[in-house]
Amino acid sequence: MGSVKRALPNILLTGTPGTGKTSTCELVAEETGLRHVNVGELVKSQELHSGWDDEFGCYVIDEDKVCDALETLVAQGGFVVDYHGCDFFPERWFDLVIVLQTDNTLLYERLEKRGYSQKKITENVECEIMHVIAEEARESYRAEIVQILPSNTVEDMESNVERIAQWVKQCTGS
Ligand SMILES: Nc1ncnc2c1ncn2[C@@H]1O[C@H](COP(=O)(O)OP(=O)(O)OP(=O)(O)O)[C@@H](O)[C@H]1O
Repeated sequence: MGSVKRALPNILLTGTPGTGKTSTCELVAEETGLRHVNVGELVKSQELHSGWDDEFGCYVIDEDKVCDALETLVAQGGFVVDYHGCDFFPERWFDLVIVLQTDNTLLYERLEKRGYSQKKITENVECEIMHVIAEEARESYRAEIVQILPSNTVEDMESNVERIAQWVKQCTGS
C-alpha cells in the first residue's frame, strides 16, 4: 500500500476514452466491493465544470472542484476512480494506478460506434498512439504503483479484473 494509511486502498483506472475504463471498473467494483467513481459522470451531475466546449465536444472540467468533491470520499479509502486523465489528482490518493491501452484500429471502431465526430475520434486515437495517458501516469505517480495493461478483448478485460482483484486481496489481507 501507499504511504498514507487507509483501511482500504484506492485505485485509479485511467486511459484514453474508449479503452474500457468504465466497463472494467464496474467489474472490479463487483468483484472487490470497492466503490466505483466515474469522474466524467460526477462532472456532469454535480456541474464540476465551467461550461461546454463546442470545439472538443466535452465539458471543460474544473479540476479544483473535482478534487474538492472527491477529497472526503477518497480519504476513507475503498474507491476505484475512473477518468481519462490523471495528472491533477493528488498523488497521495492512490495506491495503484492502472492505465488501459487499446489497439488503434479497435479503439477507432469503438469510438466510431459511439457516434463520435471524426475530429474527436482522430484526437483520441492520436492520444492513444502517442501513449499520452501512460506518460502522464508515469510523470504523476511512482513507477512501482503504475501498471499499463492491454484492453483489446473481453479476455483482456477479464484478466485485468482478476489481476486487480488479486492485488486488492493481497493489499487487504482478505
Ligand atoms: N477489453 C475490451 N474488449 C472488448 N470491448 C471492450 C473492451 N473494453 C471496452 N470495450 C467496449 O468499448 C466500449 C467503451 O468502453 P468503456 O465505456 O468502458 O470505455 P471508457 O474508457 O470508460 O470510455 P470513456 O472514457 O469515454 O468513458 C464499450 O462498448 C465496451 O463494451
